[in-house]
Amino acid sequence: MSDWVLGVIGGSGLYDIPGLNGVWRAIESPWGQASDQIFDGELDGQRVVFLPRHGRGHAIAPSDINGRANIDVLKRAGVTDVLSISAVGSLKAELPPGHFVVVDQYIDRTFARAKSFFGKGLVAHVSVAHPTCPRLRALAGEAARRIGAQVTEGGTYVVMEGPQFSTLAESQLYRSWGCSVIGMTNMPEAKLAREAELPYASICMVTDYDCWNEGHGAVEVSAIIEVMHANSAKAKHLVAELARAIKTIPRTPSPIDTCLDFAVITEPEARDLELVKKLSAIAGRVLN
Ligand SMILES: CSC[C@H]1O[C@H](OP(=O)(O)O)[C@H](O)[C@@H]1O
Ligand SMILES: Nc1ncnc2[nH]cnc12
Repeated sequence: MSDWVLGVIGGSGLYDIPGLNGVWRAIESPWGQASDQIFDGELDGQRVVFLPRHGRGHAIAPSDINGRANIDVLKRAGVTDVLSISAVGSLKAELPPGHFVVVDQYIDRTFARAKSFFGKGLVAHVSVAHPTCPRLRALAGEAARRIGAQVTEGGTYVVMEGPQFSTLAESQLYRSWGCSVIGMTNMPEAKLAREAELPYASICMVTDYDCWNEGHGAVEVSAIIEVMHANSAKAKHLVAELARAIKTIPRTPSPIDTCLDFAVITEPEARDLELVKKLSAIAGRVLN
């Protein structure tokens, strides 16, 4: 049996993975309600755990996603690595709708979300200088190429609070910063995955040109849904391809697996025991 357990967080348009044999099951989390049950399944002998980010039926808005519970339930399910699949707006002419981008960096402009598992009574600081896992990125990029997607490896995803789309001035500002794509969901998800010692990568499917491109109208959900429908089959195919690939290679340790080793700064006697308990799945490795 493979030593990888691939967690897949499906974004807009991705609420199931056909061909994944398994069951929906609820996992309780001390961090509250996850977006949905997890679908715990197997694809050609590779375990894959799927979680729809906005819930089945897409009833959860970006600011209301409980990122801590989502990452906690994936960790409790035994996931070793997390692949996010997201719809994004393009901030570059050379990244047209339909294109896939394996982002490697983020600018986090969100402000109304719980961003850490740690806090009063248990303070920890992890590095997110490199917020995505190079190994998982490379595997995801390779899988995207193998299924025939147009894919760009690398790029910065600016994460906005939403739910409204950007103003023209904002869109132009993000372009001047050199950002490649824009979305509302990958933060704090990527930071929380790092705190949970889970390597994280994100495949972004371009659905629109946001509002900066004069040759295209400003983004609307109807246009996003249209592109998403065309893309979601590809995304599902990509997950199957990735599962097939990781099954054949041993999962060697990643430095991300142990990134909490030097992150906790609160002395044992000053720790809030309730918070320590809450952190059992996320940080039990270094707290017990
Ligand atoms: C339905 S368009 C806007 C919505 O789609 C993206 O979410 P996800 O990353 O889960 O695909 C975007 O960030 C917005 O939340
Ligand atoms: N233009 C856009 N802005 C923010 N989130 C998006 N998701 C898809 N397109 C988007």
